[in-house]
Amino acid sequence: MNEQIQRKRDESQAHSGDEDLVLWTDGLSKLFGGIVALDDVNLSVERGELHAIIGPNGAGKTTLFNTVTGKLDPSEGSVWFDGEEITDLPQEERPHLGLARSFQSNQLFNDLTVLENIRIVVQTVNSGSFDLDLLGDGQSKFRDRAFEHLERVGLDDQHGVKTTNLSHGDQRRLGIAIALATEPSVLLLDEPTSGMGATETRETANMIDELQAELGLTILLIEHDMDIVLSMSDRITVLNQGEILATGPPDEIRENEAVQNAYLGGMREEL
Ligand SMILES: Nc1ncnc2c1ncn2[C@@H]1O[C@H](COP(=O)(O)OP(=O)(O)OP(=O)(O)O)[C@@H](O)[C@H]1O
Repeated sequence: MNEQIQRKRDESQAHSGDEDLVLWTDGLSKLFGGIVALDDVNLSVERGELHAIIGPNGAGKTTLFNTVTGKLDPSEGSVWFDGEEITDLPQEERPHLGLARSFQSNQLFNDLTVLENIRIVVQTVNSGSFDLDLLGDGQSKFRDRAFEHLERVGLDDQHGVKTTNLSHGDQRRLGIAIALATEPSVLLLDEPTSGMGATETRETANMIDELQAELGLTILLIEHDMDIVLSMSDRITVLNQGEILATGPPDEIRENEAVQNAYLGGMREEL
């Protein structure tokens, strides 16, 4: 291992002793052919915070999520979770550590009901293997646990509805409930309010606030709605052209000149 890589490793491991940090990246880069989607990104997420990732279209927000969750391999750099390097850990093993991402609608079983979708995950988490047995004896405790997750996202009264018949907003809420069913400590939400009207957006924001407070979750959030970002976040990281422009609390980000310039013409008004 050359000296530079060893030094970086040592620095990353030094973070391992920092109890406040639950997730961080070190020199994370991702290239798609000639496109630099992420460029030497050092993200650090503190335990229990709601941390928003913002930035103009194409800034690298989704790519950052995809490399943190293992959907994509980084071109360079490392990802750390709870003091351990997870850069090479397969995507499907990360939820077992407590790192979960909201499920997308195309990951749901459309012909099963809302409750059945959650129960499969609850049972799988508890039995340690994929478990489709929804009728077996002794499964009622899983049903109760599944209901609790549905209550948290306000979908309990729709437990018998087939997923395919849910509204767009409710499918997104179900995606969050399924992620909760993996019992995460860190939850990644990629534009949870996209496609929602003003009322539904506010309700979803309140729900996320409650999840953070009641479950003590750390939440990493990609969100375009600046009102939500500025009012809810403990800290914000601003990405621009694959690089971190700034990280800090909302007031600091709002005043940051580089951030204002990056948003000029587009979202400056909203800041
Ligand atoms: N699979 C891919 N193949 C090629 N280029 C990609 C791929 N995924 C992302 N990119 C490119 O990488 C850059 C960052 O994209 P990314 O989707 O991460 O940005 P984003 O900030 O999430 O954007 P948006 O707000 O529009 O969703 C963009 O230039 C995008 O075109």
